[in-house]
Amino acid sequence: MPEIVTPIITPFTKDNRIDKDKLTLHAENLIRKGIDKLFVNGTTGLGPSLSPEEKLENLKVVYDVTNKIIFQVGGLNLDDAIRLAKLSKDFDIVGIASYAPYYYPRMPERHLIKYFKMLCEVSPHPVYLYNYPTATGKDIDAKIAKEIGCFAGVKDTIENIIHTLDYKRLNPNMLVYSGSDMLIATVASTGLDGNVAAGSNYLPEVTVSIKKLAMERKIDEALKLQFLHDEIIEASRIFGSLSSNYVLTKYFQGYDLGNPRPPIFPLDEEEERQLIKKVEGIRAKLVELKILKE
Ligand SMILES: O=C(O)C(=O)C[C@@H](O)[C@H](O)COP(=O)(O)O
Repeated sequence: MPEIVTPIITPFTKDNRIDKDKLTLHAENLIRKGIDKLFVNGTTGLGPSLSPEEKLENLKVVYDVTNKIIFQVGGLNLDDAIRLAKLSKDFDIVGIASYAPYYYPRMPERHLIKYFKMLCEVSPHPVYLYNYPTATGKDIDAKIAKEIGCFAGVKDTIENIIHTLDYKRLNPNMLVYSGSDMLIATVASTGLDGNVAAGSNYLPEVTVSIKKLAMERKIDEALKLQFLHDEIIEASRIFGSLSSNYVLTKYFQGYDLGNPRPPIFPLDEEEERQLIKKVEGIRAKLVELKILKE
């Protein structure tokens, strides 16, 4: 059964600290609404902006709600990533994950392979590759993943389903998730293992329903919902999806997740008004379809 995994938003207070109470409330709501796992310290969680201590703090807070956690530890200091991987032994979680070392240009492939192999050597849990070429500038594709040879799974954020299917083709034992919200119906129809969907932060009901409809082979209904979801994703990107996620969660789920962490700035009042105006009609359709309550 393919899963919906939420790369959980990290709420911040006005003085830029992690808001533990808001994070707890959000994690509880997601699990209650049928989300299978939570991906902590991902892109949507503004992972690259978090210190190692903050990454661990996020894990502790979410762990008090569920142990269905993939704990992202990666960064540009491999010692920190290794330390976090080792510290995760105290938590009975699904696994750890890491994106590739970002920013540094023209890194030799052998160094990228070494980075992940060193993480695998120390990890007390299964290790998941988080592949996001647009964000990191590195494509740890299926062939390289096979050469690294120690991944339990991969989250492949790329809107190219062949690229993602290749992981399953070359590494049949790996769990393969798409990191794209726009491929939920597709993934559920292709035998892959699910989606890590940023939009499931604000619409867990919709993302879970798309998956279920596709699994029941109700493809027309699944695509109808998928396309409504896609419209919201597109609207969120106009204003910056990482900032818009906070506004959309408040709008669709009814609770405030505080602020993002600069340089991911909060939307201003006018941007927020325009975003809501773009999605309010979709919300009405979701209520009509009984996916959302009034
Ligand atoms: O936030 C994460 O850790 C995710 O997996 C989702 C992530 O791949 C990202 O939100 C995808 O956004 P785009 O499709 O690049 O707009």
